[in-house]
Amino acid sequence: MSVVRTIFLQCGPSVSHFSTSSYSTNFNSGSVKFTISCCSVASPASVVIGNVDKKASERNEVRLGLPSKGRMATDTLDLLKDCQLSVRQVNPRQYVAEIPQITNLEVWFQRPKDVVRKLVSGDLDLGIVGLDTVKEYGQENEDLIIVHDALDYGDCRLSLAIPKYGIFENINSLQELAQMPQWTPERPLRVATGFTYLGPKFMKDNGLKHVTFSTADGALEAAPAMGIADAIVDLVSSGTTLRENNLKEIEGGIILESQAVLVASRRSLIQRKGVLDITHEMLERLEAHLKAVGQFTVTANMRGKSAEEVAERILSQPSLSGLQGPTISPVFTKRGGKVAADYFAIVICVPKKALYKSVRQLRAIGGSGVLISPLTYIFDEETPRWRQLLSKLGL
Ligand SMILES: Nc1ncnc2c1ncn2[C@@H]1O[C@H](COP(=O)(O)OP(=O)(O)OP(=O)(O)O)[C@@H](O)[C@H]1O
Ligand SMILES: O=P(O)(O)OC[C@H]1O[C@H](OP(=O)(O)OP(=O)(O)O)[C@H](O)[C@@H]1O
Ligand SMILES: [Mg+2]
Repeated sequence: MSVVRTIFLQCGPSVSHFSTSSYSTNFNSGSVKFTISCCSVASPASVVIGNVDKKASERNEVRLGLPSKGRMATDTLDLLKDCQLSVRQVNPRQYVAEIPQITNLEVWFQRPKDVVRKLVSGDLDLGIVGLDTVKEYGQENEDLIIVHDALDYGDCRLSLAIPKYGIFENINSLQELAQMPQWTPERPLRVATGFTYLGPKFMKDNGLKHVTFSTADGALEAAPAMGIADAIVDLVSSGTTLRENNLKEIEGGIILESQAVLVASRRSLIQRKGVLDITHEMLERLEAHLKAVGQFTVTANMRGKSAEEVAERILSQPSLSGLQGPTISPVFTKRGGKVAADYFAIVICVPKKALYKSVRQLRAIGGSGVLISPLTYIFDEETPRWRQLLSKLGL
Protein backbone atom coordinates (compact mmCIF):
# COMPACT_ATOMS: atom_id res chain seq x y z
CA MET A 1 0.00 0.00 0.00
CA SER A 2 1.30 3.45 -0.73
CA VAL A 3 0.43 6.43 1.45
CA VAL A 4 0.58 10.01 0.29
CA ARG A 5 1.49 12.73 2.79
CA THR A 6 1.27 16.35 1.75
CA ILE A 7 3.36 19.01 3.42
CA PHE A 8 3.02 22.67 2.54
CA LEU A 9 6.35 24.36 2.97
CA GLN A 10 6.79 28.09 2.91
CA CYS A 11 9.62 29.02 0.61
CA GLY A 12 11.95 31.66 1.92
CA PRO A 13 12.01 31.58 5.71
CA SER A 14 13.94 28.77 7.32
CA VAL A 15 11.02 27.65 9.47
CA SER A 16 7.78 26.21 8.19
CA HIS A 17 4.58 27.16 9.99
CA PHE A 18 1.41 25.19 10.40
CA SER A 19 -1.56 25.13 12.73
CA THR A 20 -3.31 22.30 14.54
CA SER A 21 -6.24 22.56 12.19
CA SER A 22 -4.26 22.70 8.94
CA TYR A 23 -1.68 20.05 9.83
CA SER A 24 -2.61 16.51 9.07
CA THR A 25 -0.52 13.44 8.61
CA ASN A 26 -1.03 10.01 7.22
CA PHE A 27 1.78 7.72 8.13
CA ASN A 28 0.68 4.17 7.69
CA SER A 29 2.11 0.81 6.83
CA GLY A 30 3.51 0.03 3.44
CA SER A 31 5.52 2.40 1.29
CA VAL A 32 5.33 6.00 2.32
CA LYS A 33 5.15 8.68 -0.28
CA PHE A 34 5.64 12.34 0.50
CA THR A 35 4.11 14.91 -1.80
CA ILE A 36 5.89 18.15 -1.03
CA SER A 37 4.08 21.25 -2.21
CA CYS A 38 6.04 24.47 -2.29
CA CYS A 39 4.69 27.82 -3.48
CA SER A 40 7.35 28.30 -6.15
CA VAL A 41 7.00 24.80 -7.58
CA ALA A 42 4.28 24.49 -10.19
CA SER A 43 3.67 20.77 -9.88
CA PRO A 44 4.27 18.83 -6.66
CA ALA A 45 7.46 16.81 -6.46
CA SER A 46 7.17 13.22 -5.29
CA VAL A 47 9.66 11.78 -2.86
CA VAL A 48 9.39 8.13 -2.07
CA ILE A 49 10.78 6.97 1.24
CA GLY A 50 11.52 3.30 1.54
CA ASN A 51 10.67 0.39 -0.56
CA VAL A 52 8.22 0.70 -3.44
CA ASP A 53 9.34 -2.38 -5.23
CA LYS A 54 7.62 -5.33 -3.55
CA LYS A 55 10.47 -7.60 -4.60
CA ALA A 56 12.94 -5.57 -2.55
CA SER A 57 11.29 -6.86 0.62
CA GLU A 58 11.71 -10.45 -0.47
CA ARG A 59 15.01 -10.87 1.28
CA ASN A 60 16.24 -13.67 3.47
CA GLU A 61 18.25 -11.69 6.00
CA VAL A 62 16.69 -10.23 9.11
CA ARG A 63 17.54 -6.54 9.54
CA LEU A 64 18.12 -4.62 12.76
CA GLY A 65 18.35 -0.81 12.56
CA LEU A 66 20.59 1.00 15.06
CA PRO A 67 21.26 4.74 15.48
CA SER A 68 24.16 5.70 13.23
CA LYS A 69 25.11 8.78 15.22
CA GLY A 70 24.01 11.08 17.99
CA ARG A 71 23.59 10.44 21.67
CA MET A 72 21.91 7.03 21.29
CA ALA A 73 24.60 5.45 19.09
CA THR A 74 27.34 4.56 21.57
CA ASP A 75 25.01 3.57 24.38
CA THR A 76 23.18 1.19 22.04
CA LEU A 77 26.39 -0.55 21.01
CA ASP A 78 27.51 -0.69 24.66
CA LEU A 79 24.25 -2.31 25.72
CA LEU A 80 24.46 -4.94 22.99
CA LYS A 81 28.07 -5.63 23.93
CA ASP A 82 27.04 -6.15 27.55
CA CYS A 83 24.56 -8.74 26.26
CA GLN A 84 27.42 -10.52 24.42
CA LEU A 85 26.03 -9.22 21.14
CA SER A 86 28.99 -7.22 19.88
CA VAL A 87 28.35 -5.42 16.64
CA ARG A 88 31.19 -5.97 14.17
CA GLN A 89 31.55 -2.89 12.04
CA VAL A 90 34.55 -2.72 9.74
CA ASN A 91 34.74 1.07 9.87
CA PRO A 92 32.47 3.80 11.24
CA ARG A 93 31.44 5.04 7.79
CA GLN A 94 30.23 1.61 6.77
CA TYR A 95 26.52 1.43 7.45
CA VAL A 96 26.10 -2.34 7.45
CA ALA A 97 27.51 -4.61 10.12
CA GLU A 98 26.93 -7.98 11.74
CA ILE A 99 26.54 -9.56 15.14
CA PRO A 100 28.55 -12.79 14.88
CA GLN A 101 26.54 -14.48 17.63
CA ILE A 102 23.32 -14.22 15.60
CA THR A 103 23.39 -15.73 12.14
CA ASN A 104 21.29 -14.27 9.38
CA LEU A 105 21.08 -10.87 11.09
CA GLU A 106 22.19 -7.71 9.33
CA VAL A 107 22.74 -4.54 11.35
CA TRP A 108 22.04 -1.30 9.50
CA PHE A 109 23.11 2.04 10.95
CA GLN A 110 20.59 4.77 10.28
CA ARG A 111 19.46 8.08 11.76
CA PRO A 112 16.95 7.23 14.54
CA LYS A 113 14.01 8.70 12.62
CA ASP A 114 14.98 6.66 9.57
CA VAL A 115 15.05 3.49 11.64
CA VAL A 116 11.37 4.08 12.40
CA ARG A 117 10.48 5.07 8.84
CA LYS A 118 12.20 1.96 7.50
CA LEU A 119 10.43 -0.29 9.96
CA VAL A 120 7.17 1.13 8.67
CA SER A 121 8.18 0.72 5.03
CA GLY A 122 9.32 -2.86 5.60
CA ASP A 123 13.02 -2.20 4.94
CA LEU A 124 13.96 -3.04 8.54
CA ASP A 125 12.48 -5.67 10.84
CA LEU A 126 13.80 -4.60 14.24
CA GLY A 127 15.24 -1.39 15.63
CA ILE A 128 16.56 0.28 18.76
CA VAL A 129 15.70 3.98 19.18
CA GLY A 130 14.12 6.35 21.71
CA LEU A 131 10.40 5.92 22.38
CA ASP A 132 9.94 9.60 21.41
CA THR A 133 11.22 8.80 17.91
CA VAL A 134 8.92 5.79 17.59
CA LYS A 135 5.90 7.87 18.60
CA GLU A 136 6.82 10.89 16.48
CA TYR A 137 7.76 9.15 13.24
CA GLY A 138 5.68 5.97 13.63
CA GLN A 139 2.66 7.95 14.81
CA GLU A 140 -0.18 5.57 15.56
CA ASN A 141 1.04 2.94 13.12
CA GLU A 142 -0.25 -0.42 14.27
CA ASP A 143 2.55 -2.27 12.55
CA LEU A 144 5.05 -1.04 15.13
CA ILE A 145 5.32 -3.17 18.25
CA ILE A 146 7.41 -2.21 21.26
CA VAL A 147 9.17 -5.43 22.22
CA HIS A 148 11.23 -4.03 25.12
CA ASP A 149 10.04 -0.73 26.54
CA ALA A 150 12.81 0.00 29.04
CA LEU A 151 16.38 -0.46 27.83
CA ASP A 152 17.51 1.88 30.58
CA TYR A 153 19.35 4.60 28.70
CA GLY A 154 18.43 7.67 26.63
CA ASP A 155 16.07 8.78 29.40
CA CYS A 156 14.33 12.05 28.68
CA ARG A 157 10.85 13.53 28.44
CA LEU A 158 9.06 15.47 25.76
CA SER A 159 7.76 18.55 27.48
CA LEU A 160 6.00 21.81 26.87
CA ALA A 161 7.97 24.75 28.26
CA ILE A 162 7.18 28.44 28.59
CA PRO A 163 9.17 31.51 29.68
CA LYS A 164 9.56 32.20 33.39
CA TYR A 165 9.11 35.91 32.75
CA GLY A 166 6.56 38.42 31.38
CA ILE A 167 2.97 37.30 30.89
CA PHE A 168 3.97 33.72 31.87
CA GLU A 169 5.41 34.62 35.25
CA ASN A 170 2.42 33.27 37.19
CA ILE A 171 1.44 30.51 34.77
CA ASN A 172 2.35 27.12 36.21
CA SER A 173 0.01 24.60 34.60
CA LEU A 174 -1.33 23.64 31.20
CA GLN A 175 -4.79 24.60 32.37
CA GLU A 176 -3.64 28.10 33.32
CA LEU A 177 -1.87 28.42 29.97
CA ALA A 178 -5.01 27.35 28.09
CA GLN A 179 -7.12 29.85 30.02
CA MET A 180 -4.95 32.89 29.26
CA PRO A 181 -7.09 35.50 27.50
CA GLN A 182 -4.23 36.39 25.17
CA TRP A 183 -4.77 33.48 22.76
CA THR A 184 -7.25 34.22 19.99
CA PRO A 185 -7.65 33.14 16.36
CA GLU A 186 -5.82 36.34 15.36
CA ARG A 187 -3.08 35.95 17.97
CA PRO A 188 -2.67 32.25 18.71
CA LEU A 189 -0.15 30.70 21.12
CA ARG A 190 2.97 30.16 19.01
CA VAL A 191 4.83 26.94 19.74
CA ALA A 192 8.24 26.00 18.31
CA THR A 193 8.92 22.28 18.07
CA GLY A 194 10.76 19.59 16.16
CA PHE A 195 7.93 17.23 17.11
CA THR A 196 5.47 18.22 14.45
CA TYR A 197 3.21 15.23 15.05
CA LEU A 198 3.25 14.83 18.85
CA GLY A 199 3.25 18.59 19.60
CA PRO A 200 0.02 19.47 17.75
CA LYS A 201 -1.63 16.21 18.83
CA PHE A 202 -0.96 16.98 22.49
CA MET A 203 -2.37 20.50 22.22
CA LYS A 204 -5.43 19.23 20.41
CA ASP A 205 -5.99 16.37 22.88
CA ASN A 206 -5.79 18.88 25.73
CA GLY A 207 -8.29 21.24 24.21
CA LEU A 208 -5.94 24.15 23.43
CA LYS A 209 -7.66 25.83 20.54
CA HIS A 210 -5.72 28.80 19.31
CA VAL A 211 -2.26 27.39 18.66
CA THR A 212 0.20 27.59 15.77
CA PHE A 213 3.45 25.76 15.38
CA SER A 214 6.79 26.51 13.82
CA THR A 215 9.56 24.03 13.40
CA ALA A 216 13.34 24.09 13.43
CA ASP A 217 16.03 21.45 13.77
CA GLY A 218 17.67 22.49 17.03
CA ALA A 219 18.32 25.14 19.67
CA LEU A 220 14.57 25.60 20.03
CA GLU A 221 15.02 27.04 23.50
CA ALA A 222 16.13 30.28 21.85
CA ALA A 223 12.80 30.79 20.07
CA PRO A 224 10.89 32.55 22.92
CA ALA A 225 13.72 35.00 23.65
CA MET A 226 14.06 35.69 19.92
CA GLY A 227 10.35 36.52 19.77
CA ILE A 228 9.66 33.68 17.32
CA ALA A 229 7.52 31.63 19.71
CA ASP A 230 5.70 31.84 23.04
CA ALA A 231 6.41 28.26 24.06
CA ILE A 232 8.41 25.24 22.96
CA VAL A 233 7.88 21.49 22.85
CA ASP A 234 11.23 19.72 23.12
CA LEU A 235 13.13 16.96 24.86
CA VAL A 236 14.36 17.60 28.37
CA SER A 237 16.71 15.44 30.38
CA SER A 238 18.78 17.36 32.94
CA GLY A 239 16.72 20.54 32.49
CA THR A 240 19.87 22.64 32.07
CA THR A 241 19.01 23.96 28.62
CA LEU A 242 15.59 25.14 29.79
CA ARG A 243 17.06 26.76 32.88
CA GLU A 244 19.83 28.50 30.97
CA ASN A 245 17.24 29.96 28.61
CA ASN A 246 14.86 31.16 31.31
CA LEU A 247 12.19 28.62 30.47
CA LYS A 248 10.12 26.37 32.76
CA GLU A 249 8.07 23.21 32.51
CA ILE A 250 4.50 23.34 33.74
CA GLU A 251 2.12 20.96 35.47
CA GLY A 252 0.40 18.72 32.94
CA GLY A 253 2.94 19.69 30.29
CA ILE A 254 4.80 16.38 29.96
CA ILE A 255 3.82 14.85 26.65
CA LEU A 256 5.86 11.67 26.84
CA GLU A 257 8.45 9.95 29.06
CA SER A 258 11.05 8.36 26.85
CA GLN A 259 13.98 5.96 26.93
CA ALA A 260 15.56 3.56 24.47
CA VAL A 261 13.28 0.75 23.29
CA LEU A 262 13.47 -2.33 21.08
CA VAL A 263 10.80 -1.98 18.41
CA ALA A 264 9.72 -4.40 15.70
CA SER A 265 7.50 -4.56 12.69
CA ARG A 266 4.45 -6.74 13.33
CA ARG A 267 4.42 -7.85 9.70
CA SER A 268 8.04 -8.94 9.93
CA LEU A 269 7.49 -10.80 13.20
CA ILE A 270 4.62 -12.73 11.71
CA GLN A 271 5.72 -13.16 8.12
CA ARG A 272 9.49 -13.06 7.83
CA LYS A 273 11.34 -16.25 8.61
CA GLY A 274 13.74 -15.94 11.54
CA VAL A 275 12.51 -12.58 12.91
CA LEU A 276 10.58 -14.08 15.81
CA ASP A 277 13.48 -16.34 16.83
CA ILE A 278 16.00 -13.51 16.69
CA THR A 279 13.64 -11.27 18.65
CA HIS A 280 13.30 -13.98 21.30
CA GLU A 281 17.05 -14.34 21.63
CA MET A 282 17.62 -10.59 21.82
CA LEU A 283 14.84 -10.18 24.34
CA GLU A 284 16.19 -12.96 26.56
CA ARG A 285 19.68 -11.50 26.53
CA LEU A 286 18.46 -7.96 27.12
CA GLU A 287 16.16 -8.94 29.97
CA ALA A 288 18.78 -11.15 31.61
CA HIS A 289 21.38 -8.39 31.42
CA LEU A 290 19.11 -5.54 32.49
CA LYS A 291 17.79 -7.50 35.43
CA ALA A 292 21.32 -8.32 36.54
CA VAL A 293 22.57 -4.74 36.22
CA GLY A 294 20.56 -3.68 39.25
CA GLN A 295 21.75 -6.55 41.48
CA PHE A 296 24.79 -7.82 43.37
CA THR A 297 25.49 -11.33 44.63
CA VAL A 298 26.32 -11.32 48.30
CA THR A 299 27.98 -14.31 49.94
CA ALA A 300 28.73 -14.58 53.63
CA ASN A 301 29.44 -17.09 56.35
CA MET A 302 27.14 -17.49 59.27
CA ARG A 303 27.39 -19.61 62.39
CA GLY A 304 24.29 -21.70 63.11
CA LYS A 305 22.79 -24.99 64.29
CA SER A 306 21.11 -25.88 61.01
CA ALA A 307 20.38 -24.46 57.56
CA GLU A 308 16.77 -23.86 58.66
CA GLU A 309 17.82 -21.89 61.71
CA VAL A 310 20.15 -19.71 59.60
CA ALA A 311 17.37 -19.24 57.03
CA GLU A 312 14.99 -18.09 59.79
CA ARG A 313 17.49 -15.43 60.85
CA ILE A 314 18.09 -14.22 57.29
CA LEU A 315 14.44 -14.09 56.35
CA SER A 316 13.67 -12.05 59.46
CA GLN A 317 15.52 -9.17 57.77
CA PRO A 318 13.53 -7.33 55.05
CA SER A 319 16.52 -6.62 52.77
CA LEU A 320 17.86 -10.17 52.73
CA SER A 321 15.17 -12.22 51.05
CA GLY A 322 17.01 -12.29 47.67
CA LEU A 323 15.30 -13.07 44.39
CA GLN A 324 13.79 -16.35 45.59
CA GLY A 325 15.09 -16.57 49.14
CA PRO A 326 18.63 -17.37 50.29
CA THR A 327 20.75 -20.33 49.15
CA ILE A 328 22.33 -21.88 52.24
CA SER A 329 25.03 -24.56 52.21
CA PRO A 330 26.85 -26.13 55.14
CA VAL A 331 30.59 -25.45 55.49
CA PHE A 332 32.17 -28.66 56.81
CA THR A 333 35.15 -28.61 59.14
CA LYS A 334 36.97 -31.43 60.95
CA ARG A 335 37.37 -31.00 64.68
CA GLY A 336 38.72 -33.64 67.04
CA GLY A 337 38.52 -36.21 64.21
CA LYS A 338 34.81 -35.41 63.63
CA VAL A 339 33.25 -33.70 60.62
CA ALA A 340 30.84 -30.97 61.65
CA ALA A 341 28.95 -28.10 60.05
CA ASP A 342 28.94 -25.19 62.49
CA TYR A 343 29.04 -22.61 59.72
CA PHE A 344 26.85 -22.04 56.71
CA ALA A 345 27.65 -20.21 53.47
CA ILE A 346 24.79 -18.07 52.30
CA VAL A 347 24.24 -16.58 48.85
CA ILE A 348 21.65 -13.92 48.11
CA CYS A 349 20.98 -11.36 45.36
CA VAL A 350 20.64 -7.83 46.61
CA PRO A 351 19.50 -4.73 44.69
CA LYS A 352 22.37 -2.27 44.26
CA LYS A 353 20.38 0.45 45.99
CA ALA A 354 19.92 -1.69 49.10
CA LEU A 355 23.49 -3.00 49.21
CA TYR A 356 24.83 -1.20 52.26
CA LYS A 357 21.61 -1.69 54.21
CA SER A 358 21.76 -5.42 53.41
CA VAL A 359 25.38 -5.72 54.55
CA ARG A 360 24.48 -4.02 57.85
CA GLN A 361 21.53 -6.36 58.37
CA LEU A 362 23.70 -9.35 57.52
CA ARG A 363 26.34 -8.35 60.06
CA ALA A 364 23.66 -7.69 62.68
CA ILE A 365 22.52 -11.34 62.50
CA GLY A 366 26.05 -12.72 62.68
CA GLY A 367 27.23 -12.68 59.05
CA SER A 368 30.99 -12.54 58.50
CA GLY A 369 33.38 -12.63 55.55
CA VAL A 370 30.88 -10.81 53.34
CA LEU A 371 31.85 -10.98 49.64
CA ILE A 372 30.09 -8.91 46.98
CA SER A 373 30.30 -9.45 43.25
CA PRO A 374 28.45 -7.93 40.32
CA LEU A 375 25.97 -10.08 38.43
CA THR A 376 26.18 -10.50 34.67
CA TYR A 377 22.89 -12.18 33.81
CA ILE A 378 19.73 -13.32 35.52
CA PHE A 379 17.82 -15.68 33.26
CA ASP A 380 14.28 -16.29 34.45
CA GLU A 381 12.30 -19.30 33.34
CA GLU A 382 10.60 -17.21 30.71
CA THR A 383 10.74 -13.48 30.04
CA PRO A 384 7.40 -11.78 30.78
CA ARG A 385 7.91 -9.51 27.78
CA TRP A 386 8.09 -12.53 25.47
CA ARG A 387 4.70 -13.71 26.68
CA GLN A 388 3.34 -10.19 26.18
CA LEU A 389 4.74 -10.07 22.65
CA LEU A 390 3.18 -13.39 21.68
CA SER A 391 -0.17 -12.23 22.99
CA LYS A 392 0.09 -8.92 21.09
CA LEU A 393 0.75 -10.97 17.96
CA GLY A 394 -2.17 -13.26 18.72
CA LEU A 395 0.16 -16.28 18.87
N1 LIG B 1 18.56 15.62 26.43
C1 LIG B 1 18.20 14.99 25.35
N2 LIG B 1 17.93 15.67 24.26
C2 LIG B 1 17.61 15.05 23.13
N3 LIG B 1 17.51 13.73 23.00
C3 LIG B 1 17.73 12.99 24.06
C4 LIG B 1 18.10 13.58 25.28
N4 LIG B 1 18.29 12.61 26.15
C5 LIG B 1 18.03 11.48 25.52
N5 LIG B 1 17.68 11.68 24.24
C6 LIG B 1 17.35 10.64 23.26
O1 LIG B 1 18.26 10.75 22.17
C7 LIG B 1 17.56 10.91 20.93
C8 LIG B 1 18.16 12.00 20.13
O2 LIG B 1 19.38 11.63 19.69
P1 LIG B 1 20.07 12.59 18.65
O3 LIG B 1 19.95 14.02 19.08
O4 LIG B 1 21.39 12.08 18.49
O5 LIG B 1 19.25 12.26 17.38
P2 LIG B 1 18.31 13.10 16.47
O6 LIG B 1 17.99 14.42 17.13
O7 LIG B 1 17.16 12.24 16.10
O8 LIG B 1 19.23 13.27 15.24
P3 LIG B 1 19.46 14.53 14.39
O9 LIG B 1 19.62 15.69 15.35
O10 LIG B 1 20.70 14.18 13.69
O11 LIG B 1 18.25 14.63 13.51
C9 LIG B 1 16.17 11.33 21.28
O12 LIG B 1 15.26 10.85 20.31
C10 LIG B 1 15.94 10.77 22.67
O13 LIG B 1 15.37 9.51 22.56
O1 LIG C 1 17.62 18.96 29.57
P1 LIG C 1 18.97 18.97 28.93
O2 LIG C 1 19.90 17.96 29.54
O3 LIG C 1 19.58 20.33 28.91
O4 LIG C 1 18.81 18.45 27.43
C1 LIG C 1 17.85 19.00 26.57
C2 LIG C 1 18.43 19.53 25.30
O5 LIG C 1 19.16 18.51 24.61
C3 LIG C 1 18.68 18.43 23.29
O6 LIG C 1 19.33 19.26 22.44
P2 LIG C 1 20.68 18.86 21.72
O7 LIG C 1 21.79 18.82 22.70
O8 LIG C 1 20.45 17.60 20.96
O9 LIG C 1 20.92 20.07 20.77
P3 LIG C 1 19.96 20.67 19.65
O10 LIG C 1 18.79 21.29 20.35
O11 LIG C 1 20.78 21.67 18.95
O12 LIG C 1 19.56 19.52 18.79
C4 LIG C 1 17.23 18.86 23.39
O13 LIG C 1 16.76 19.30 22.14
C5 LIG C 1 17.32 19.98 24.40
O14 LIG C 1 17.65 21.18 23.78
MG1 LIG D 1 18.02 21.20 21.80
